[in-house]
This record gives sequence, structure tokens and C-alpha cells, in this order.
Amino acid sequence: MSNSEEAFAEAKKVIPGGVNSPARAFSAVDNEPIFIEAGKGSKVYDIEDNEYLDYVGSWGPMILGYNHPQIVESLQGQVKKGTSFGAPTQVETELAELIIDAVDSIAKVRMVNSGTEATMSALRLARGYTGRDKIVKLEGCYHGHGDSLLVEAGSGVTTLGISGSSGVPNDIASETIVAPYNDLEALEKIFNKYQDEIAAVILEPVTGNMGVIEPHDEYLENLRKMTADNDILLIFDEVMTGFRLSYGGAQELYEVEPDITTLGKIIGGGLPVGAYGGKKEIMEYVAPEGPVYQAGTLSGNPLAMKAGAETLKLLKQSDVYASLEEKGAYLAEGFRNNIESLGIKAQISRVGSMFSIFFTDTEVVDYQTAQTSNTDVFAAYFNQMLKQGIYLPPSQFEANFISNAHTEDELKATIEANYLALKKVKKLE
Ligand SMILES: Cc1ncc(COP(=O)(O)O)c(C=O)c1O
Ligand SMILES: N[C@H](C=O)CCC(=O)O
Repeated sequence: MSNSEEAFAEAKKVIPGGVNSPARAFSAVDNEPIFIEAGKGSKVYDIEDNEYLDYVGSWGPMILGYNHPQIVESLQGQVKKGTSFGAPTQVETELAELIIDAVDSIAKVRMVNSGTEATMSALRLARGYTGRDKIVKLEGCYHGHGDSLLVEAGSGVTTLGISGSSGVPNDIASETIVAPYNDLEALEKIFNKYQDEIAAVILEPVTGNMGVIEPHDEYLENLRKMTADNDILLIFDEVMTGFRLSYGGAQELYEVEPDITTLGKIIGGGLPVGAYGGKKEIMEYVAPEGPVYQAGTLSGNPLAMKAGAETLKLLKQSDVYASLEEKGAYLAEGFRNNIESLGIKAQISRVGSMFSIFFTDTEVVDYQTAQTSNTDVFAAYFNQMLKQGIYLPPSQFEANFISNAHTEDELKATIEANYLALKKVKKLE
């Protein structure tokens, strides 16, 4: 047994499935998780000190790479002062100001501890503000594990083929209406049927949790118009895309402003965090200013705020987004050349530094088409990459992330590994 196998066996005795989040389980790729000891830049090291070039990035937060010296230093400074007070600190205001400065649609923002809390709270706020109960979510989008949002969810729910409804009261699930991504006609029908009952539409503006899928041209603009025309709030879940696709997130990239935005991942610099923000008149509904209650013992935790603020300051000062776009384009072109020269049924989907490979020749535009990808081929591909020391998310229905720490040589090595892995899996098609 390897050290990771032993560690996994031990973990399974005391933790359900041996993992604290199902997405880490490796069961969809017929393998077992690697136990990580450390990370530095673009690399992670397992408990046997094997080195992996990493494209998981802690599922998104590590845009600057692991263990960035300035973030580590700022955390050390904060640890010495104290790790939690349950009282206001100035660093909460600092991070809020950085977010508001970056994201035009946010006038006020409330910090929470995870992306799940952010989306749950955003829904409660939308319901409290509009006085309506129904929510529209899009198939294959994942917004964390809140009751209202597990219906037809992506990420681990799709990876593990879980229905999403076990343990969720019918009365709650029935308030969620599901529509396909990239399909305005379906939404129009829903709006006509439930016109005065829908509080909000929530979506990942660019999806990552059914693999990366880009919105069709003008999809987000038209969605904005349709929701406004029907007095329905538009919630962009930018937990993954916020500060990832550009400093102002997907909404800056596509020039569409939602009413409420949810954030997480990058804004905590690798510590547990979430946030939701939006227009002033909507955010004024949040307690103690307004009637919508939401709270948290560790909300605005000074360590998370410090790491987040330091990360945003580093991102703001640099040309990181231009560089990530270049790296993403280089990697995607290399992968596409490999696919073409080997004649494999696969496609690369990429926006900025988020990308996925789908093993299908059907154009992937939504949840149904994402599911045409051959997950057996994906599993074999994943394992071939891992053997070559490339650590990818262990699921077809996740996004890969490039960080600012990835070098040109590392990207080149990844393209070479991709060629060899594709060559090996070709016979499985
Ligand atoms: C788009 C999106 N929303 C919400 C979440 C939930 O965030 P968390 O895992 O921090 O609860 C995630 C990731 O898990 C996500 O990718
Ligand atoms: N897809 C999820 C978030 O983006 C993966 C993280 C998790 O649920 O553990």
C-alpha cells in the first residue's frame, strides 16, 4: 500500500467516504485520492513527497499559486494579533471596499464562510426583497449544497450520479424550477407560466461545475433584459468566476450587471470564505439594516479577510489576467493540436484560465450535451495524466484552473503529457 492508500483507509474509518467533500473522492476515475502534504507555486506534494503539477488549485482559489509569500506573510502577521474576535475588524471593511471597487454591480457586500452560505443567503435575500418564493436555477450549475439548489446540480452531484433530492424536503425542492443553460426560450415559457411567483434566476455565468461551458453570444444580455422586464432578480453565482475570469469577474468580461452576486474561493486567498453583494436597495434588506436575517460566528474572520485582501491587492496591481489568458490560449491550442493529430473524439472548452476537455463530438452547450462526454475515456485520461505527474480535478464535470505560477515550460510539459495520455486512451473510444 502507498502512504496515500494507507491514509485513505484510516480516513474512511472516521470520515464518511474518507473525504470532507465528495468531489475529492476519485471514485469517478476508479482511483483513490492522493493525500497532500504541501503546495508551492504551481505544484503540490503528496505525503510520500511525490511532486505533481497541479490544475485543481484548491478548486479555484489558488489563482496566484500555492503558498504565495506575501499572503503567507500577511497571515503570519494576523495570527500573532488573533485569529477570531466575533467583533468588527477593519480588514473586513478593507476587503469589502476592494470587492466593491472591482465589481460595479456591488454597492454593499456581506461576508460569510463559504460559497454555499453565500448562495443560500442570496436566495433568502431575493425572496425577502421580492416577496416571492420560487427560484429558477439552471441544469448542471452548482451553487453549493443548500436545499433549494441541489436540484439537477453539477459538480459532485453529477459526478457521483446522486439525485440531489435525498434529505431535501419536497416543499423546498418544489420551489426550485429548473431550466437548461443557454436556452432563453425555455426560460421564457417558465416566466410566462409562473410570472408573479419567481424571486430570482441564479446561474453560473460561465459554468465550471458541469465542465466549462461558455454562454452563447448575447445570452447573458438577453437574460438580463428578460429578468428585468419580469421584475425577477438576476443572481450571478461568481463563486468560481469572480476575480478569476477578470478582476471584475464574468460580469465585467461579458458586460452584464446582475442584481446580486455571490463570491467565494479567490476572495479568501485559500481560506474559508464566501460573500454576497448587490445593489444598495437590495442589500439594505439584510439584518440588522433590514428584515432578512443572516449571521455567522466566524463571518468576516480576520485570517480569511487578510488572505483575501492581500490576494485582491496582488491581482489588482499586476497584469495577471492578460497573462492567464495567454497561458490558457497556449494550453488549449496545444491540446487541440493533439486531439486533431490523433483523431480523437474530444473538444476543449476554455474561458480565460478555466478549461475542460470533453470526450464527445457533440458540441457542448449545456448539461445534456456535457453528459454525452464519455466518462470512461475521461477516467482513463485522468489516470494517464496522473501517472505523468499532472494532477487534474478527478471528474469530467469540473473545471481545471491555471494559476499565475504556471510557467511556459510547465504548460509545454502538460501539452506533451496530454498527447501521450490521449494516445493511450484512443483505443477506448
Ligand atoms: C459556482 C459555485 N457556487 C457555489 C459553490 C459552493 O462553494 P463552497 O464549496 O465554498 O460552499 C461552488 C463550489 O463549491 C461553486 O463552484
Ligand atoms: N465543484 C466544486 C466547487 O467548485 C468542487 C469543490 C467541492 O465541492 O469540494
